[in-house]
Amino acid sequence: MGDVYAKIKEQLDQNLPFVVYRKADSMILHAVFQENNKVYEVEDYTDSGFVFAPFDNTHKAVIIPSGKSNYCTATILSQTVNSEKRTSGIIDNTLLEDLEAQKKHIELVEKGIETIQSGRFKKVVLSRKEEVSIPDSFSSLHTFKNLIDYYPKAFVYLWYHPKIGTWMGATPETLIRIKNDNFFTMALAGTQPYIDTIDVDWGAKELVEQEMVTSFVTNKLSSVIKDIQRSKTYTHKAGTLLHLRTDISGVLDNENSRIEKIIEALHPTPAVCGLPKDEAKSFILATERYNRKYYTGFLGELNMNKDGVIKSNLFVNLRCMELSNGKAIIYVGGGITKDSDPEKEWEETVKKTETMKRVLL
Ligand SMILES: C=C(O[C@H]1C=CC=C(C(=O)O)[C@@H]1O)C(=O)O
Repeated sequence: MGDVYAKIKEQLDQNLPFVVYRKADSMILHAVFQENNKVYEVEDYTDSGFVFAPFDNTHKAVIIPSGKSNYCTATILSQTVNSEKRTSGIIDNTLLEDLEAQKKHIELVEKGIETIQSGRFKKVVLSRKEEVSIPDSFSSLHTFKNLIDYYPKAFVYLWYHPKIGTWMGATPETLIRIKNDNFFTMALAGTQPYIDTIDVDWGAKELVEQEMVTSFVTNKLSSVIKDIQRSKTYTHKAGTLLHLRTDISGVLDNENSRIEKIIEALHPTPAVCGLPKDEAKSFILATERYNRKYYTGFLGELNMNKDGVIKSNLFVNLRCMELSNGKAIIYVGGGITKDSDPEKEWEETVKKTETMKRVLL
């Protein structure tokens, strides 16, 4: 594994793009090192490589192409199993809360609720960014190792492109998993803090919000995937938070199941955008007043050949941060419905910032 980290340092010194990642419940570290510093854009989704796509699907995704990179893996030896059990009280958020940011976010949520009441859409996911200063001694690699250690059940990554920036995160949400003809996705929504147990009750707001995501995903997939099955909805632990989750699986349907069509159908899902999708998206772009960039976009392996099998493993870019000019820019949001309480929605975003703040210490 030391070799992979040495290679990452080399790649950083030479300002060359790379991504290093670890999937949920895995002890394998994957790394893709681009040979040059070009920005490759995804033309159509038949490309092979590691894709990094923005929220705004009118902008192109970038890719570290398989044909222009070296791929390697290593076994993780140092991971502390069950480290997700660590308490969440490491950061006293009350000290860090910014009153101005709070006011702005509450106003944004109130606007969202009013617009839902006017009938324009049923759900919208509203977000904000929070900047945290990082010391000169900050090491992205060290922080990535913390992510690995803290979030064994997340897809954890560090992505770097000298012409775009540095991003890292620990996302609980799979967008698309394809292996041979088998397809998998999930509907994830609704949030409450994890306090020692996953045996919790959920309120009507969260149950309705999550069901909206499940119905959207299953309806959208019905034209591109065969034999769709959905699991029971259950509680999923993601670091210091709990979410409601439904697993959705099916079988690819040849021509109809081109990955581009599936992505077009799903991204951005109501777990990060809203319902109906186009109305919610235009509200977000007009009202949030900041650029989400790659937050709530997606990332991961696209048509990558692994042991003779072509696989795609794409994740929604949540619980993430961008590293820029001595700052960590943390991106957080939450689903708003007619039953949302603006104060609680603010608190939820504060709680979500913890996922990244814990590893910055
Ligand atoms: C938009 C985010 O989370 C989504 C995923 C799970 C639960 C969510 C919620 O409860 O609102 C959001 O839909 C975020 O973490 O920034």
